[in-house]
Amino acid sequence: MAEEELPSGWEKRLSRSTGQHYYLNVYTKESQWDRPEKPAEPVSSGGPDQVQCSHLLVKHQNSRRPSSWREDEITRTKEDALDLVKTYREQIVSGRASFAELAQKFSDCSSARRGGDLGPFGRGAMQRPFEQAAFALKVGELSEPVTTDSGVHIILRTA
Ligand SMILES: O=C(CCc1ccccc1)N[C@H](Cc1nc2ccccc2[nH]1)C(=O)O
Repeated sequence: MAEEELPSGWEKRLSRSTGQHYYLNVYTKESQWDRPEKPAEPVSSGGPDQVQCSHLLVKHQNSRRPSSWREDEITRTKEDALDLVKTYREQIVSGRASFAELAQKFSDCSSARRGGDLGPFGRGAMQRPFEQAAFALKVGELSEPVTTDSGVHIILRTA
């Protein structure tokens, strides 16, 4: 009797150790003893390899490096840094100011001179909270305030 066809995305294999047949999901490479009843789904790619973002960073007294091109010694508190970032975000969202203009004037990162542009980067390049926020953004989207050891950021994904 012709054996019923396997659902797509599966292969039937023979286990050398037990002599039993098992089934291999060709996408996830997972295997199972039971005969699959549904097609295996191609795993959706985990998002882009790289993103391009601009950011506006406001440092504070507990920042990893409490100094920048703007101020030799940054003494504001983390709370004040967060308040500042929120006012900048509001000015951008309301259209009263552009992201690049405020980043150029107020960001405590050397990228300020390029309107906050960091260029394209992949995973593993930036501090994890920054990376997580950046890779969660759609192109053109502006993050909520993000805290890293450097200070408080807002992130605009540009590509
Ligand atoms: O690390 C840098 C340079 C970042 C950069 C990357 C690519 C192009 C231009 C600048 N500047 C730090 C401030 C800082 N901390 C960050 C953490 C995450 C992303 C950007 C950051 N910028 C500092 O100045 O203390």
